[in-house]
Amino acid sequence: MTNKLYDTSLSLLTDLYQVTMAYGYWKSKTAEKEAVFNLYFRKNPFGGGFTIACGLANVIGYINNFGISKKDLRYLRTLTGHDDAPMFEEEFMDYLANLKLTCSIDAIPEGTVVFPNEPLVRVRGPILQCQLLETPLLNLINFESLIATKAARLRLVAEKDSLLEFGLRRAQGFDGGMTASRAAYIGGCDATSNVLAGKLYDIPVRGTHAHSWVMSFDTEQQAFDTYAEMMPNNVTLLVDTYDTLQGVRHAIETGKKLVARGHKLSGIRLDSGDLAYLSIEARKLLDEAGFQDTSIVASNDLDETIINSLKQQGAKIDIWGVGTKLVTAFDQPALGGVYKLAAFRNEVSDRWDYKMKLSEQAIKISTPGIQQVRRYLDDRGFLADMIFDSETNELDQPTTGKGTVMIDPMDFTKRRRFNAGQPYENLLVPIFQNGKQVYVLPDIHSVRDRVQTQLASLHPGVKRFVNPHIYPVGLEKHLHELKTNLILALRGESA
Ligand SMILES: Nc1ncnc2c1ncn2[C@@H]1O[C@H](COP(=O)(O)OP(=O)(O)OP(=O)(O)O)[C@@H](O)[C@H]1O
Ligand SMILES: O=P(O)(O)OC[C@H]1O[C@H](OP(=O)(O)OP(=O)(O)O)[C@H](O)[C@@H]1O
Ligand SMILES: O=C(O)c1cccnc1
Repeated sequence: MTNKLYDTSLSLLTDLYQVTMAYGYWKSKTAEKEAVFNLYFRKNPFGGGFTIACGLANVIGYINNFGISKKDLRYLRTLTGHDDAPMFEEEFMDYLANLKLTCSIDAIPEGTVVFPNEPLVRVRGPILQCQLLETPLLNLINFESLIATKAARLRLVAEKDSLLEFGLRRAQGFDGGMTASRAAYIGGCDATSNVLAGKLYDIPVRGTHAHSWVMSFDTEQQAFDTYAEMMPNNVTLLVDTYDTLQGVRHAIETGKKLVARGHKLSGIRLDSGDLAYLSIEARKLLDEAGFQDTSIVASNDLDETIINSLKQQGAKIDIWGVGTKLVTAFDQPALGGVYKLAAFRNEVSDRWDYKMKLSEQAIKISTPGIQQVRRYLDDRGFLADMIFDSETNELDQPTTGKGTVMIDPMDFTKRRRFNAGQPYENLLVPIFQNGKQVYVLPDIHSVRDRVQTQLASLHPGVKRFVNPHIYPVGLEKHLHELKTNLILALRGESA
């Protein structure tokens, strides 16, 4: 999908250090060694209790279109070191020219509610290839998951009201605007003002008109009447160019003419001032004039906090237009997703060497393993998520009757036991096997529906905005032990 926007190879859309490391792996003859990387984030955005996974469709498009072109190689040949000699030797250029991705990728489907430390994407394959994918995967998953989460929060406060995404003009460049429109729709918006997103992603498009339309006429009444004459089946009038309540009266006059012609006044839009007061007054004027079905749209730097407040003030707003603060994720402009090496094939023993990064900060210590996430549930919803290593235990085998113990990674004394019969779902599903796509992408509308069914299975406390309840995510006992032993070994202590 991202590829649809650009008439160029995106294979160099990575950090230089990925290419220099790739060169290093190739030159030291370790390029083909099998590795496993996990992509995960450490903290839910916006101080919230959940995140919506998004961006996988673009990852799939990126990988399917991967291929280093002649023009890419021509550019790489121009790169030099401090001695002005070429950075990469010609034989490496030949290697890159013939490089085909053969990785196996498992991921959590878009629209799933996810939590810190869970692998959203797991990449397994030749280390050189895994490495080249790090930056584009993070770029795609971090941003779209952030925006889908923002939209999901807006949807929670907007409840059954319509939610329109108006952000393109304030977005971070063309691609930021496009991916934001897609993720905002998935997260819960009903439509976008972004016409290209409508065309490419099959998102409904909606809109009203700008102040410039009104300003281009001698009077507001003329502006409204002309707009209604031209498009009688789609009339939502922006009433705040001069005096908002006077604007509503003008819109009502236009509405009467529309009704006389067998049409209706779909809506009015408020874009400034006290939106609670003005919407209540506008509603009264519209109702008194018989326009009970005319919707009130509001915009102007809205976000979930303001919408919540406006609702509590009794604002009579039916449709919320949200731009800047949605598509720029204004209060937290990045999700800090990371991509960490978690296992490396030992060529002598042909077994996995488990890998992890240490840190003084516990939150930054990575977890080793070929990770899978098991979500335990009951008829009321999700209970807890357990991360386990899918290769070193029998959890993936048919239930053995033993049950499982999950350990809180921040406090090993906190444990939960799940009986063997406890229903669960494994969240990561195969996306690519040896470079071949095996996953059938759901359409964007079912991904959007998935977000809502997922949120419905989440305890209300986890969805609370202020000090949300922390959803339990833990490590399966064997993985916890493996991690503990590895930390001790790396610190030079024995278990
Ligand atoms: N009743 C309300 N309660 C809480 N926030 C509100 C209310 N009405 C409007 N807002 C929000 O307050 C913020 C600032 O509104 P302000 O009145 O300064 O904007 P404005 O009327 O558009 O000003 P300007 O005319 O300078 O553009 C906006 O984010 C707007 O959505
Ligand atoms: O406030 P946001 O959440 O970012 O929503 C988008 C904003 O973009 C438009 O304003 P702008 O002043 O750009 O143009 P206009 O003349 O159409 O109001 C619109 O009126 C909204 O206020
Ligand atoms: O259609 C609208 O009302 C609209 C579109 C983009 C930005 N603000 C408003």
